[in-house]
Amino acid sequence: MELSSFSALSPKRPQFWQVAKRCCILAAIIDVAFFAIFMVLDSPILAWVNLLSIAMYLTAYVAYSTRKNKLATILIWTEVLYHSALGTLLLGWDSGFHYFLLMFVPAIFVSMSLKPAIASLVGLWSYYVGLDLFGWYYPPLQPIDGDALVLVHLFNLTVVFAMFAYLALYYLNKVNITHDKLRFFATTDPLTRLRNRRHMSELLKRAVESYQKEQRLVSVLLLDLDHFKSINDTYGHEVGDTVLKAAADILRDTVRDHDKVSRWGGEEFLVFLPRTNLNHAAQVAERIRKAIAKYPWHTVLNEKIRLTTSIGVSELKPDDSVNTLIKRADDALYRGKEAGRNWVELESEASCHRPRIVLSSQPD
Ligand SMILES: Nc1nc2c(ncn2[C@@H]2O[C@H](COP(=O)(O)OP(=O)(O)OP(=O)(O)O)[C@@H](O)[C@H]2O)c(=O)[nH]1
Repeated sequence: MELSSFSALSPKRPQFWQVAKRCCILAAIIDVAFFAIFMVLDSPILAWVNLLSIAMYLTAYVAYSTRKNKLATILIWTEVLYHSALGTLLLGWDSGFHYFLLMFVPAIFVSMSLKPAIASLVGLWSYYVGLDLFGWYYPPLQPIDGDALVLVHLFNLTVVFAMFAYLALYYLNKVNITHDKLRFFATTDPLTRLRNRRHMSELLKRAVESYQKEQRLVSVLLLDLDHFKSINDTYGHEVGDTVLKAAADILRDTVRDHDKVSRWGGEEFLVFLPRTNLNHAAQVAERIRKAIAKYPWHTVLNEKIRLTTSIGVSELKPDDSVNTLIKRADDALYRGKEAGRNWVELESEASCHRPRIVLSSQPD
């Protein structure tokens, strides 16, 4: 006998049905073992009942394979209910057949909405208590000797433990996968697959905190594609999206592994450069500016267009917050746009007490 009743848990998920099918096969194998055990113990009713159980599990397996999930579920529930009752009535409570019923408890709550789940739970509890009470007041109908009873009891316990462990691992795996997916969607921009603004803000917040403790160098680049609106207007929004994706790839490929790139807004990107001072950040920015200007955009757009970017650069200072750090990069970016675009501009002298360095302004 076996229980793979974790049936309608997630009806639309093929992965779950694979598990259910596997449980049917396991259950059928366990029932073969039961058949042998009860033949040896000279308990023919229970032995032959197992043949019926094997047939039910194999039918359930075929039903799952042909997407008749409801039929499979009914078969499994029926098998577990009658088999646990029969084992308990014939061999007694100590045979441990009732443990299989307990496996329905989590299944009920995972597979049903609250009201039917509570009703099913009450029904299951009544069934379980009914068997228990029977054991209190009536002797087993077809008892087996003490050693044989211990053997059956231990076998049932072991199977139930193994099944619980298997299903617990399945659910753990599911929870982990779901957690990873949620994390991915919460932190990633769906178009470019770069970090989203919220995630980048968190990284920057942590960087500011650690800077204040350990004085670590941090710089940021704020990039904005030049005249991007005209690409949308001329070629359409879809082409605009393709350009954004390609620009994201260029950024990813141009920075070091430990640098972090994010989509900050529409056609704006923010790159976080740990352990980097302003001058080195300016060199990274220049590399990016050149890479975007030189990129063969005609391969993406089928049109001979020119695309450039302007970049503002700032470095974290002792009294900085995330906002002030980005504000200086934003101001620099604005000046870069004013200066004619395709431009790398460092944070201003007034705010950072360094000479202003304009790295580039020439078209490539
Ligand atoms: N295709 C596409 N376009 C976007 C997306 N997000 C923002 N945009 C567009 O980006 C354009 C930004 O235009 P502007 O802010 O005027 O800037 P610009 O045309 O790049 O000009 P400058 O920044 O001054 O060089 C707007 O047309 C937005 O609709 C997006 O996800 N996909």
